[in-house]
Amino acid sequence: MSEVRTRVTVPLKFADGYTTTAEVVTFTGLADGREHLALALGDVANADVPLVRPHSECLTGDVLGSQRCDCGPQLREAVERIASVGGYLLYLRQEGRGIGLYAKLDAYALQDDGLDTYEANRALGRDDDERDYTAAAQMLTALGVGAVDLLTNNPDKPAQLRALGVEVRDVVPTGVHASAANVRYLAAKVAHTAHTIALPLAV
Ligand SMILES: Nc1nc2c(ncn2[C@@H]2O[C@H](COP(=O)(O)OP(=O)(O)OP(=O)(O)O)[C@@H](O)[C@H]2O)c(=O)[nH]1
Ligand SMILES: [Zn+2]
Repeated sequence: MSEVRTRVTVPLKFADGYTTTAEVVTFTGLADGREHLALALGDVANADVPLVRPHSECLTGDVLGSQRCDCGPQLREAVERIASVGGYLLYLRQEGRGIGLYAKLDAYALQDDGLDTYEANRALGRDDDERDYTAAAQMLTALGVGAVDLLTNNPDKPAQLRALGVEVRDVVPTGVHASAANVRYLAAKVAHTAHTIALPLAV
């Protein structure tokens, strides 16, 4: 069984000047043994159904500002949206859709030779998406959260969480963060895994 280990208050300031305060929560006993975090944002105690984003780690996008993907802008958007209504950002250590950072960068090199993001994974002998949300479900249970509104475009996230016993009331799409550098990647997500991203015709 998973339990909350520590809660610590962290003031956040983003590059664009937006500030908020997160209560960062750590856990014991998570299924995969990884150091996943929950960020409690806004007035979560009084939220009817908390807004929850399961955000998969992307060092290049979240930290370095890579424009090859949409992770950095999605993270920034999610923190503000959750803070405004109360909820949790689950920062899941599932770099590279579960294959790890070095393998993701190997996959980027293959994409530069013409493969799309999923073909590149398969060329490396990996699955399209190796993420498992058992730890995310455990974190919600440890936080005492039964029902959630889920902030994601990825239909696999509500499907897996529901199968794990989480009551997902609504699935709320994130904004579209398209650029010339990531539009091919976003198009592959829509085509291969039915992500609900309304892509503009040209960027
Ligand atoms: N293997 C691999 N992983 C990638 C690639 N680009 C981004 N990622 C990883 O993909 C994860 C984000 O997944 P996405 O498919 O962009 O989005 P999602 O989390 O499924 O869906 P949303 O909830 O809508 O954001 C992060 O862990 C990134 O590190 C890539 O080209 N190859
Ligand atoms: Zn990314």
